[in-house]
Amino acid sequence: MQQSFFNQLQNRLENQLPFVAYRKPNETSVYAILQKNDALNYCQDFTNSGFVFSPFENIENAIIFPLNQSEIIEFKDEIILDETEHSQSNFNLENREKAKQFHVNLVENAVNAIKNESFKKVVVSRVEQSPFNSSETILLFKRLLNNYKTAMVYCWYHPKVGLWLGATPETLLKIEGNRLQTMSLAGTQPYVNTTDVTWQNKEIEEQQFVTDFIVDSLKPLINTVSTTKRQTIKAGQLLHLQTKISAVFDKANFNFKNVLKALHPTPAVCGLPKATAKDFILKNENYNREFYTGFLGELNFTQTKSRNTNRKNVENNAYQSIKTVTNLFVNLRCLQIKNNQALIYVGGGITKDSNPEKEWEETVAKSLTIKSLL
Ligand SMILES: C=C(O[C@@H]1C=C(C(=O)O)C=C[C@H]1O)C(=O)O
Repeated sequence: MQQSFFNQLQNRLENQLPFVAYRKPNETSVYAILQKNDALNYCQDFTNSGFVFSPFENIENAIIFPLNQSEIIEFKDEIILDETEHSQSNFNLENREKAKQFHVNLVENAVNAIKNESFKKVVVSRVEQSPFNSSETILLFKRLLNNYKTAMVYCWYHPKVGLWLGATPETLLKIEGNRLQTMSLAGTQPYVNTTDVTWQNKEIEEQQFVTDFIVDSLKPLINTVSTTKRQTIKAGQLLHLQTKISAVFDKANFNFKNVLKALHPTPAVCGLPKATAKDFILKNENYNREFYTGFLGELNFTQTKSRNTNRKNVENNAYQSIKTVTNLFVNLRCLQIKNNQALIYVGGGITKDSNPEKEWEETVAKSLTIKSLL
């Protein structure tokens, strides 16, 4: 069963056919959406059903694998790796000093721009390269599934676009019927045996910027927005601060694309104010983020739920409800595979109190989420 599911993915890579395979956080099923042709479809008004993959910069270029042009397959069991399949962790550490110098400089420039009051927060990032045998892509996907059960783990491929994998801890938006949920995620420290940790003001403030931005952006579009208490969550070997945000909306006045435009990119991956921070990123990072810090996931899926799962009789059908469900995630802790190279993308939020050396270390720690499995 495991063999046949993953072999199908392998075949699609070899035959250059588009697909995405993914497992949502804390779920057991891995789904694969196999597009039946190699057309490149865009989301346009976001009213269609399918799997979305959007770049950071422009959601008009968000790609969709439409459900009505795809076959869906499912794999339900535990992912088992045999001894030879575990990571040898042989990634290279060349050019470290040069990359570090560039990043430290970038952070210093960001802190200066913040002190000159150009903006309050900006997320700066970089890309690291490591040789990678692309025939091991599906094996890497299995390792990600095996290691990161609480993340959205995916492998996305389109012959006209590229090959991406990741294990992201961040939800952009979840919509079930008329209920919307999102989260504010920011602040990072290494996980050392406990989630009971103290956070510095820098991290608390940085995460609060994200929460306030999300709440303020949703308010004009949705009546009531509520937030939970800030908590510490574990993602791989890292801890982050998280606040859950939820809202109930009136379906008649709801425009999903407007909500998406208001939220993306959040200050968790861009900055505040959004436009100035984005401008700084585009001018000062020396590479193209492409799909890193974009978003991905299920758009307008149909979910059938029985209200009482204990009932075994046929009557039960009367209690079924059908809902439209959207589950989008921010594309973090991800890599692109290109010409037998792994391109690993990492970044972090900068505020007036950021220390450039520490920010570099934070990106190194984040890169290990992926690099420790190469
Ligand atoms: C930008 C990244 O992560 C984001 C930035 C964080 C931070 O600045 O502390 C924490 C979680 C994410 O919202 C990344 O992983 O590349």
